[in-house]
Amino acid sequence: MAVAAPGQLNLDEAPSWGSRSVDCFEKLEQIGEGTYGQVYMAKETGTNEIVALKKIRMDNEREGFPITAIREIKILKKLHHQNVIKLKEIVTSPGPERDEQGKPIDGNKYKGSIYMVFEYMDHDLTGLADRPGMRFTVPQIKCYMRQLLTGLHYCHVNQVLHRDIKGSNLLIDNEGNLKLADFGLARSFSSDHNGNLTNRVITLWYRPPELLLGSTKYGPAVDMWSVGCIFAELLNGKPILPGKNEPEQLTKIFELCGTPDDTIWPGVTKMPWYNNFKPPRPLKRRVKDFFKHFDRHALDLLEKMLTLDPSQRISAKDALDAEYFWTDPLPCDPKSLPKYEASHEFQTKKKRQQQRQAEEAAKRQKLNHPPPHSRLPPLQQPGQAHPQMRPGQGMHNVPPVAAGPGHHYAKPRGPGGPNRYPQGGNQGGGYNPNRGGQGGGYGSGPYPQQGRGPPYPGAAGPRGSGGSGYGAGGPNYQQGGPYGTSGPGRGPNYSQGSGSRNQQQYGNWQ
Ligand SMILES: Nc1ncnc2c1ncn2[C@@H]1O[C@H](COP(=O)(O)OP(=O)(O)OP(=O)(O)O)[C@@H](O)[C@H]1O
Repeated sequence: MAVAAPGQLNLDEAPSWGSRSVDCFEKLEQIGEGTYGQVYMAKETGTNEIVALKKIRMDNEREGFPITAIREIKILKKLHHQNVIKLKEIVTSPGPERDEQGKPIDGNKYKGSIYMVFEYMDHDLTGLADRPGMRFTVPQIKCYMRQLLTGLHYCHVNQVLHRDIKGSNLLIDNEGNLKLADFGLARSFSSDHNGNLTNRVITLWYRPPELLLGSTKYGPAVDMWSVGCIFAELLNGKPILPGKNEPEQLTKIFELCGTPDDTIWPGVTKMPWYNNFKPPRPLKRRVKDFFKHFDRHALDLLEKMLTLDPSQRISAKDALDAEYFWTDPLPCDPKSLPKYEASHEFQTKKKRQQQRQAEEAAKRQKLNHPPPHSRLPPLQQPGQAHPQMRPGQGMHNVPPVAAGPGHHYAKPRGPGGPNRYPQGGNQGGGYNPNRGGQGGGYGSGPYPQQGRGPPYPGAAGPRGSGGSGYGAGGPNYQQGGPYGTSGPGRGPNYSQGSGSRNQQQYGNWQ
């Protein structure tokens, strides 16, 4: 199928979109559960190609076809870049929606479902980072960051704001390619920034100060703040600004980046919510103190990304030219990266939950059926005095048990949470459920040439040579089995017939 020039509508593709049935695909397993529907790994039965199918949730009849899906389809149809997820087609399922038991769901009687078909990606960044013992190397972090910035630069030049940059929306395949996904909150912008935009976008931990202070006129700098948070998270091993709510998010930002005034951020005191959130006393910027273990070039780039004033924040293009990407160890060639068993946030969360449940069940079992004593205690004889017990001393001389959870898991982050975050460092849910926003036309533009060529080292690559990842662990290469040994992957190993385990588990498409 012909591919249109960047930014142009692919008219060759248009007539077939939406004309095929979802029955052309065999459902393999669920890999994601988003605000707007489930995501499944599936196989196209004719070609055996593995794809990802995102079901568009149509629960709310009154609102009709969801605006987020319209926006995502509209924008993705026009973006064609190696670091942006490819939307291949839209497919439909006829007839009423049915539940897991096959009964039609009330209120959806006459509706079929609509699915977006994407190229399949083996991991999302959050799922990958949460693999037990996972440690990214410096060349690997540089490689991911470089691809993230390249994809985002392409979006920004084509006047698209992503507005939900976070780990679970950065997809990675086993060739080491990183692609931006989930354009449900994306929208086009014009460089004159005249219209008012909603400020209730971007997941809270990655939301920039201008949105938290009520700005409705903003641009690509909002995505660059999120990129700064991801960058620091990759180097730090845990999220850097895990606020529980909007005021706490701003407080955390000010504790790290200092309190803004009109000198460092002209006009900040006039922002809609500045007075509501003004901290009681001025705080100094402490990015360098907080992250003094980062290397000098990483810290320099991070400072520029986490600049409070959006007009002074570094752009994606300038970030790609930063010394960080041009000094040793250089970003590695994506292809030189190790292949990991598939890891999506949805699955890593589920596995952790199952493990936790199994541990709790084992604990309960132990309490209900304590192991038999090898020696029975002597029976109290009538008339025998009770042994003396000092205050605080139990019958079995067990030391007092500290209050708190009996297991060792870290507190979940938002809806479930990664266990790579040390206890205490994690502040509970920060997920912003207020996804919404506005529609809007799409402005296209040419994809710019990079000034410098790819800074890859030689073919030998720095795999294993660029120093181990940050944090306590050693190099990550040995962790996780090689691709294909125990996890799902592309290829013909999904060619079971219609009675496969996954089919039985998930039933047919609805
Ligand atoms: N093309 C794909 N290949 C593999 N996995 C995918 C793909 N697209 C999405 N996923 C998985 O599904 C998850 C949810 O997808 P997506 O973010 O697009 O849905 P959403 O409903 O918008 O979710 P959210 O509410 O979390 O933003 C992703 O984090 C990822 O793990």
